[in-house]
Amino acid sequence: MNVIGTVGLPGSGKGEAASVAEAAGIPVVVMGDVIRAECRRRGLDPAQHHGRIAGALREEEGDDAIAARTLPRIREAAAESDRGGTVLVDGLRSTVELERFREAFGDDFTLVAIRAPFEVRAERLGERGRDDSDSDLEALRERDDREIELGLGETLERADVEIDNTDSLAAFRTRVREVLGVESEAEAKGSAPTDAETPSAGGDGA
Ligand SMILES: Nc1ncnc2c1ncn2[C@@H]1O[C@H](COP(=O)(O)OP(=O)(O)OP(=O)(O)O)[C@@H](O)[C@H]1O
Repeated sequence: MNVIGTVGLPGSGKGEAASVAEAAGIPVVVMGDVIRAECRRRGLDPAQHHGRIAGALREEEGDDAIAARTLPRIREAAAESDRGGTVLVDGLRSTVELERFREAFGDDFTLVAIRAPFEVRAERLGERGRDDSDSDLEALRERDDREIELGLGETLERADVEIDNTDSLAAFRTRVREVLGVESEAEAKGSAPTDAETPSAGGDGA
């Protein structure tokens, strides 16, 4: 088993790293999915209640609740992984979670910190779909502060591997593949979609 966890501030590139893994056939386990599943179990809309339910789980089951609930998903994914049991875990937030994974997987767990400066992240998140840049900056600052307060800053400090995502997306993807142990771009791409059997629009013949 080879479990690779990612940690990074909002907009640092965790989602992009997960896409690179998926494209290479490495299963991705998103820790937030555990919270979304619990929202649904309680009959709540994850879009509205995600934060509250994450807090409730930690209170009811301990600070490592989300990591603990993610463990079986990681083991299942590793068993199904064609890539030598490699799995990417997206979204560690605290040192308690890190310790839970280290305890469960020992040396088979690697924590990867993804870093990009505030201004770069703000710009990228802005490009992801918002318009009002001043309130965006303020909102990002608040998100950063909240995450750091919950322990993300310390978790970043304790990573085994650093990835700097200040440069181009191509450079970042190459570095992620390196860390994942995926060699070439062609290999990472897997099967490209084909449009072999596109149904005819019925316009031929006149
Ligand atoms: N090196 C890069 N160059 C240009 N754009 C990038 C680069 N890295 C990431 N991006 C883009 O920046 C945005 C934020 O990246 P991504 O969604 O991967 O961050 P994240 O860490 O998952 O953020 P969040 O925690 O907010 O979900 C995305 O639109 C992504 O495509």
